[in-house]
Amino acid sequence: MTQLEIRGLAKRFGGVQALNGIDIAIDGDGITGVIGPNGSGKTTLFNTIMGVHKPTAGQVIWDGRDITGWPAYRIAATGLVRTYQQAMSFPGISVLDNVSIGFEHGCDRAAPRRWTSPESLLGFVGLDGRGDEIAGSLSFGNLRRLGIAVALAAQPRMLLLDEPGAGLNDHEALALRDLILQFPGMGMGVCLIDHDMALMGAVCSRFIVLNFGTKIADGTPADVLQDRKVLEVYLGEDA
Ligand SMILES: Nc1ncnc2c1ncn2[C@@H]1O[C@H](COP(=O)(O)OP(=O)(O)OP(=O)(O)O)[C@@H](O)[C@H]1O
Repeated sequence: MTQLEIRGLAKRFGGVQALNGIDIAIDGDGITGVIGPNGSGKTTLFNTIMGVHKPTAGQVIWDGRDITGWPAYRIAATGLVRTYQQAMSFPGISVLDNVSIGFEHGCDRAAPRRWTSPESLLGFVGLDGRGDEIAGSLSFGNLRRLGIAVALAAQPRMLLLDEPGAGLNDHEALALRDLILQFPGMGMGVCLIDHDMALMGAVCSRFIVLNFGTKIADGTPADVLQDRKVLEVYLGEDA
């Protein structure tokens, strides 16, 4: 069932048309990948859905409600939550406190709790025993895990992941893959952006391709990766 619907979404920054009338319907139980070359509008799509940018035109419908332009904290409280390319934790406080803040204050109160405590959530993302460490002292890979834990603390029903695999080593990328694959079974739809096509191919059942702010393909990974327009964008016109 469609849970998140984007209708004619457009965003212009001065002379740059970053999104050009995008229509997307996303079910609440799958993993959808958004791909496209640098600057094609992927992050702007997430930012405009989540109220970081006001759209120039169009609507964002979540669970049947028009949430266009709502602030991110208000959207998160309804169960639609995102992560950022840069880990957005509070670096000066402990790992546990970072997660506890979301656990106590940022969550969808109507949603069933998947974790009984912040500690059990840290264990789930692979940060067992690291709760007392200062967030800013974590390695890059563990900071990424913390970013996901903070998002999960809000008990999302849909998670938007912005380049969760960027900068991870092979071992960390595999752990991330295994983590993401668990989300649909926990009642969480996932929409993710990443340039790591091994990760995307392993987790996504659907690819949406953007180019210059326009959706140029939408379908199964196998179909999309054979699409002529997609091949042209990635490999050039001779493809
Ligand atoms: N805050 C902003 N102000 C002005 N222009 C912006 C802003 N954010 C994005 N843009 C422009 O909008 C276009 C789309 O950028 P966006 O970051 O959404 O692309 P992307 O597909 O996420 O790229 P990447 O894969 O490199 O992260 C680019 O031309 C970018 O320069």
